[in-house]
Amino acid sequence: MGNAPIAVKHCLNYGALMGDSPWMPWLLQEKKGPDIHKFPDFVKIVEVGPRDGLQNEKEMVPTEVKIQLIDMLSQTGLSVIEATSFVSSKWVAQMADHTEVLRGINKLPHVRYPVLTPNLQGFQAAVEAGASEVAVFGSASETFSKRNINCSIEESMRRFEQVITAAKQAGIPVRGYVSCTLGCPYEGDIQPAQVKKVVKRLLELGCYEVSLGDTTGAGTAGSMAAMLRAVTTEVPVHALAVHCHDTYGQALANILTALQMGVSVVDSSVAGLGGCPYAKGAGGNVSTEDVVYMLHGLGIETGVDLSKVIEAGEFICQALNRPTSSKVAQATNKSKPSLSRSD
Ligand SMILES: CC(C)(COP(=O)([O-])OP(=O)([O-])OC[C@H]1O[C@@H](n2cnc3c(N)ncnc32)[C@H](O)[C@@H]1OP(=O)([O-])[O-])[C@@H](O)C(=O)NCCC(=O)NCCSC(=O)C[C@@](C)(O)CC(=O)[O-]
Repeated sequence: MGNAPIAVKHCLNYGALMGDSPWMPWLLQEKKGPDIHKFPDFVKIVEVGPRDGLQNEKEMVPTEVKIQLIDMLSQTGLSVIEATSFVSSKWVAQMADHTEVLRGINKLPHVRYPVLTPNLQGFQAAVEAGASEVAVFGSASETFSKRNINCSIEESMRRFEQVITAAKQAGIPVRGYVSCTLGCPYEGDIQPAQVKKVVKRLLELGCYEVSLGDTTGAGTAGSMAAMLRAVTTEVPVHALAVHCHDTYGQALANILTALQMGVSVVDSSVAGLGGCPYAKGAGGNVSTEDVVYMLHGLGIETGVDLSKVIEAGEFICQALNRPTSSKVAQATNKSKPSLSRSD
C-alpha cells in the first residue's frame, strides 16, 4: 500500500481487520472475549418521557397534559412509565405538580409508575401521593452530583440509604441511576472504574436495578463497551439498564452495543423529549419509537405497540408545539397519505 492515499490505506486496513469478525472494530481486540452475548429475546423498555422528557421544558406543561400523556403511554404495552419526580420545586419547577400527576393518572395493574426521590423528604411525599416504586439518582461525577443534588457522592449514598431503608420497610422497590457514566458536562472523561464503584454501592444498598446514564450523550459504542466491560467484572449484567441521550446521534449504536453485551433493559423517551437541567446542551433521550423499531427489527420482543407510542408522541409534540425528535415518527408521518382537496 506504499503509495496509496491515507484514506484508502485506512479503508484497506479496516477491511483486512474486519475479515470474518463481528461488526464493530473495538470487538476485534477481544473478539472471542466473554462480553459478546447473543441479543436478548425480550427487552424491557423503561419509558422516561413524562419525567426526564418534560423536566427540562421551560414553559410549564399543564398537569392535565402530563396526565393524558401517561394515560396514553399506559395503553401502549409499556410495563414501566416513570411518571414524575419528588424533587424541590425550587430546583426543578416543572415537576412541582408531582402529587397531582401521580394521583391523577389512571394506573393500570400491569404497568409500574416509578418516581424519582432524591432524599427521605421526597420519598415520604411520594409515598403519600401513592407511589409504589421509586428511584434514587446518583452520579459517577463529583461535580455533577453537587450541581444536580447539592451534595457529594458520599453524602448522596447516605441519603439513598435512608430512602432504601424506608422503602424496604414499606415493601417499595427502588431503582438506581448513575449519571455521567460516559462523561460529565463539568469534568469531562469519567473513568469506568469510578462508574463501577458507584453502581456497586447502589446495588449493595438495595437497588434492584441500576440505570447507567449517558447524561451528556457524548458516549460512543467504544466508550459504552469499555464502561460496561469494567462494570460487569463485578456486577451482574441483568442488574443493569442503559439510559442514553442522543446529543451526538450515537444513542441507538450505544444501545445496540449494550444489548450485545447482555443488557436487556433500555430507558427511552417518547418523541425523544428530554435533557437534564444540570447538563446544559445535552440533547433529549433516545426516542422510544426509534428504540422499539430497532428492537422489533432485530426480532426482539418488547410487548410495545409502536403505532400507539407514535400517537402518544404526536399528542405531546402538539401540546408542546414542536416537531418530534423521533426519526421513526418523522418517517411514518411523511409516508402518511396527504389529505389534500384533490384526494
Ligand atoms: C436534592 C435536593 C432536594 C437537595 O436540595 P437542597 O437545597 O440541598 O436541600 P435541603 O435538604 O438543604 O433543603 C432545602 C429546601 O429544599 C426542600 N427540599 C429538600 N428535599 C426536597 C424534596 N425532595 N422535595 C421538595 N423539597 C425538598 C427543603 O424542605 C428545604 O425547603 P425550605 O425550608 O428552603 O423551604 C435538590 O438538589 C433537588 O431537588 N435536586 C433535583 C435535581 C433534579 O431533579 N435533577 C434532574 C433529575 S436527574 C437526571 O435527570 C439524570 C437522570 C436520572 O435522568 C439520568 C441521566 O440522564 O444522567
